[in-house]
Amino acid sequence: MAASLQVSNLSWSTEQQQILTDISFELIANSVTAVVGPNGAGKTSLLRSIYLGLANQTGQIKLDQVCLSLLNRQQIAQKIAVVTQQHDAVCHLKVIDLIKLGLLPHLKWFGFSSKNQMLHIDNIIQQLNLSALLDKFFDQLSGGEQQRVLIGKALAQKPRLLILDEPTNHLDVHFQHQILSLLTGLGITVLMTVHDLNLAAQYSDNLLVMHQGKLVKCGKPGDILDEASISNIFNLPVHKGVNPLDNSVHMFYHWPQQQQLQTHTYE
Ligand SMILES: Nc1ncnc2c1ncn2[C@@H]1O[C@H](COP(=O)(O)OP(=O)(O)OP(=O)(O)O)[C@@H](O)[C@H]1O
Repeated sequence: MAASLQVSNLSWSTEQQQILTDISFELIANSVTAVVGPNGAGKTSLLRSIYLGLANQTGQIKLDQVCLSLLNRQQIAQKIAVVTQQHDAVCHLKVIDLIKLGLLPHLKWFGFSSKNQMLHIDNIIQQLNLSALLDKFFDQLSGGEQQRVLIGKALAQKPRLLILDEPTNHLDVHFQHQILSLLTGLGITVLMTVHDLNLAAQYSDNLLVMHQGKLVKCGKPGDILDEASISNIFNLPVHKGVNPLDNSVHMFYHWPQQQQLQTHTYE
């Protein structure tokens, strides 16, 4: 199957610290991939290096065979849409106006949207079941509704790749599952960070496991989530089981009494 995103030998360091080290992977077109790993592993930095391009980063990133470093901001925005954690919860815009902002990278200088573009917006509204929210203000929505609207705005960009940083953050279990299930049904390539390994395993075709700025494992959740490596990476005893509802891999954790609140140290 065709690779959508190809990341080769990606590294990034600041003056003080090496943050990403020699990361290489490919995403198959229309697959859903979750980046997992402990706090500080470099998950957000990896996403940012793909959609922003960071100062001093080295390596190559190609989307649909085109090197992203050859594209300008608008061309990248026509191909990659991003939903970050820092969305503006105080944004006092009506939902419909916010979703239409996603069209910006495709608008001509005079700013009118075409009939086709309005049809595209209508389709997104149906797909994400947003009709009832259109006249509400974004800052008056629940966290789950806001996340759906932001995904709608991102889809309005007609991206080839949708990148999301912790899309389930601050959501209750209902909305966590709703959002992740929605992402699996979009038919575009999705790359997201997810803290909960079990949610990631349930809804992703592939996982990228990061640790200390390196990609330590990648592949299908059932293949790469093993007790020894996950226990080592998260410094916690782990038991691997199966979710009886959908047979996805399920990790069970146990905090050992003697460990108490010692500093989290990595090997
Ligand atoms: N702009 C930056 N300047 C300096 N250091 C940075 C910068 N961005 C990230 N870092 C450092 O890089 C490391 C990885 O951070 P990053 O946010 O990518 O990790 P993460 O896996 O997403 O963490 P978390 O799960 O806690 O969100 C951290 O030590 C962080 O302090």
